[in-house]
Amino acid sequence: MADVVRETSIEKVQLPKGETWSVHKFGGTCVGSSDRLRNVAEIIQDDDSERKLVVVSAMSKVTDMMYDLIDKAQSRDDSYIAALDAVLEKHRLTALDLLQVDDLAKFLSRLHHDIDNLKAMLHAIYIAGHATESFTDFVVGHGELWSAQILASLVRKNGTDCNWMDAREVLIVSPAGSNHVDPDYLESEKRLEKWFSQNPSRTIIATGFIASTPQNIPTTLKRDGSDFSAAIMGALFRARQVTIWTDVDGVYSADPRKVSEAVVLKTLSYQEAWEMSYFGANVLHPRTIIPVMQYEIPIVIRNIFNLSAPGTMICRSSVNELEEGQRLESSVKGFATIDHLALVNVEGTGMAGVPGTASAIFAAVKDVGANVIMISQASSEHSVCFAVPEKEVGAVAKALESRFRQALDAGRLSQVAVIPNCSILAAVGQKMASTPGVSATLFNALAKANINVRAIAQGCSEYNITLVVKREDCVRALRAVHSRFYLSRTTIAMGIIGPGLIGSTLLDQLRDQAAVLKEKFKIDLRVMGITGTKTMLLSDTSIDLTKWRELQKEKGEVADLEEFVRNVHGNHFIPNTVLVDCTSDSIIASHYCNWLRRGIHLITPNKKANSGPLDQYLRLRALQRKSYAHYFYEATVGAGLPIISTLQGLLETGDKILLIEGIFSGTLSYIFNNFIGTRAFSEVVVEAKEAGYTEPDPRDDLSGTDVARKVIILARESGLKLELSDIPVQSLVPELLRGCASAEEYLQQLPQYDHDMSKKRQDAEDQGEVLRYVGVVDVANKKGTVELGRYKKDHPFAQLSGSDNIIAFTTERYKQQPLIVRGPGAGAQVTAGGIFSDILRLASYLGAPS
Ligand SMILES: NC(=O)C1=CN([C@@H]2O[C@H](COP(=O)(O)OP(=O)(O)OC[C@H]3O[C@@H](n4cnc5c(N)ncnc54)[C@H](OP(=O)(O)O)[C@@H]3O)[C@@H](O)[C@H]2O)C=CC1
Ligand SMILES: N[C@@H](CC=O)C(=O)O
Ligand code: NA
Repeated sequence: MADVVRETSIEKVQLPKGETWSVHKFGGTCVGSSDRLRNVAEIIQDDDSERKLVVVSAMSKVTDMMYDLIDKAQSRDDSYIAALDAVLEKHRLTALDLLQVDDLAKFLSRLHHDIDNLKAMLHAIYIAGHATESFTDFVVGHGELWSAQILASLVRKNGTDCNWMDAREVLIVSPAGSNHVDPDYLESEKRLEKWFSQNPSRTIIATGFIASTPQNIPTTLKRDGSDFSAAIMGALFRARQVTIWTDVDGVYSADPRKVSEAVVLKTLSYQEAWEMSYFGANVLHPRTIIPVMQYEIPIVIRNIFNLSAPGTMICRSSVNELEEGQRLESSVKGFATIDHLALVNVEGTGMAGVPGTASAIFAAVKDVGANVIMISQASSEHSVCFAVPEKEVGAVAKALESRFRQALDAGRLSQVAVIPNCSILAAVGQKMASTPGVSATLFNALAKANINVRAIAQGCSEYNITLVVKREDCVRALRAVHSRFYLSRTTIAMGIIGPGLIGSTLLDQLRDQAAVLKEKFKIDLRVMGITGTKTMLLSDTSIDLTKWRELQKEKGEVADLEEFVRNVHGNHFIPNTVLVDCTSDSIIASHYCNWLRRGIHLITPNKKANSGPLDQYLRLRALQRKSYAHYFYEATVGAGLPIISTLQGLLETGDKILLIEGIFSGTLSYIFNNFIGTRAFSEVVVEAKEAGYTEPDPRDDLSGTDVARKVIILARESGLKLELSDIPVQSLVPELLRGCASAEEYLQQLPQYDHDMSKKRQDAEDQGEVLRYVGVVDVANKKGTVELGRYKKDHPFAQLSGSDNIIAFTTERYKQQPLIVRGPGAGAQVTAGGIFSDILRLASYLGAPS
């Protein structure tokens, strides 16, 4: 009985129902110690609902201890007495820790009284050597009686008006088969009204798990009983919400131990929760959902150890709601697996059109008590295939062989085959019912991961698609399908080739921006590999960019381009792959076609592919147009400046390019902007190199080759079919230094030629002119030139500073005044930034929100 009985106007109190009530359920771990009970009391007090009903389980392990008492007593093991003392001690110590004088005395007296009773009952069991079900139910239910009383006293101690409820006085249930009971709602409601009229409190702490039969015999609600108690109470009170407190953040889209990408679902419909729980997801047992479902009361699953997590709400329908971070079209809510299964395949021509075959098969299965988990039969009716737990398959096969002996001997049935080591993979989601293509996507993901499907079942409710796969493929299958539905389609596996000046700056920019991209634009960039000429660093998930340099030193392997690409692209769980070539190597460029053919996107600042042999270039561009793999190379001209995209924009919108001219070299721009008579030419060259403007070998800049490559790239982009050798180039590398073995040697010897360059500069200056290294694409005349020219000091080319590039497009539309792009055209940050914006362009082509 409740320990606080109100004297006032007992008979007049009506049971208030509806929105005012909020129901909470705390499982054993939530009330497993004094500290946890304090925490629970706080949560109850923090809920500002007008009325609260709190269902509690026994303190953790207590129910097991109680069952153990029965086992011991039944098997005449004296140690049940000591075990009962341990139960007493656990509750006594908790009460001493939490309760104060009067409440403590009252509770301890009740506890000792209960323990004495139990001792007597267990003694009777000990003598009889047997415990009836009702005896057992009576004994084990004490854990809830004690936890509810302790918690009620604690809440009251904290100043909240509160009664505890022995649910056996209220909840009436009838047995419904083994391990099931059916609540009697009418009778329970009547009793609840009576109980409430005697205990009209705003906060009630009720025992979970226990109830009474219609004959008032104590019983339990069986497995997951406390959740069921909470759901029934929620229904009886027509509560606004039932919160089930557990130790997980909610219901996950897949088992997070198997799928690291699994996310907590914000909402699930009752049906989805139902399906997920069947497949072993850590959700409520289906029967606990039924009571609240009829009144459309939401159930929220929350983590008591992580109050900041909002949990998962199970409610009427989540069909129209969009999950945050989930793809709009994501129609599958969750994936689950069941292991240790075997398939049984009964096959034969004699089955088709013979009524009763299925019934005979499943009758034989039933006779051996096996549980059929999935059934599939094609309409040709030549075979029936079903899954049973592996441990039951031997008996099932034997029963079928014996039942169909005659048909097997006569050849009407060809076989009863057992396929062991199977697992079920189920996809669950209410929206699947109305979304074409879900199963196509599912099977496509499995096919890509090279997983064979042994059997398939989908009911016409379409809430789940069940597949049978080989046991050893199961986790891989789960990950493959989960990533297909759950990873944003702009999740991109990246491989960075060449972590030199530009590559490493890009990696640092990616590191700094990754979180923003993921959060704001749903772009999830994962660097799966970084390779130089000697060392490569690989990862299965993604490299931690805050310490990629250290990791490269610690975990770097010998570089192997094929293996590198296989690692970055071979990951079946990430929908897209991009390789970013930050080398200046033509051998790397020679792989582009092959990579595009494999569906790998490419981004590069390396000019070698677009300025290399014409036939190779044309093949690459043709392949790019044919394939769905993208190839972006903005940083090959003008670094981060929008040169390529501007030109492509003009061409794609139908403008006609007449002339492109300008200063295309950041290095040469810097050199001639700063070679003003104050320093030697060679000194300024070294400055340009140190500033990161030059090519890995600065002779590529000084020779004019780098500018010629850019001229070729723009010329080809404009439709001219030119080779690099078609461009006359005026080299600034003295003849004798062209054969130097290294860039260092060249730079060392360069000062010998300073005088020649000083003279050129002075001659120009004497005429009021400056030296500028200029490239021209003369589209009208189908040619290109690269030369050192002299310009008047008021010419736009003379107005530049730093590493500025200036590029003027004269076109049909921009004929009077050219379209001019100007700004720093070399340097690590601007170049890496240009590559980065190509990566984001790729993401937006792949569907990232703008
Ligand atoms: N600097 C700038 O302003 C601009 C540069 N660019 C282009 O950016 C690219 C990179 O330049 P930058 O960073 O200065 O050059 P670096 O010399 O600093 O770096 C090149 C990187 O490429 C690696 N590498 C070379 N060959 C291979 C190969 N076969 N396999 C794997 N890795 C390889 C090198 O590895 P390892 O260290 O092992 O030798 C090194 O890490 C060049 O193509 C350049 O033209 C484009 C626009 C502007
Ligand atoms: N070395 C190049 C870098 C950009 O392409 C230059 O100086 O412009
Ligand atoms: Na550019």
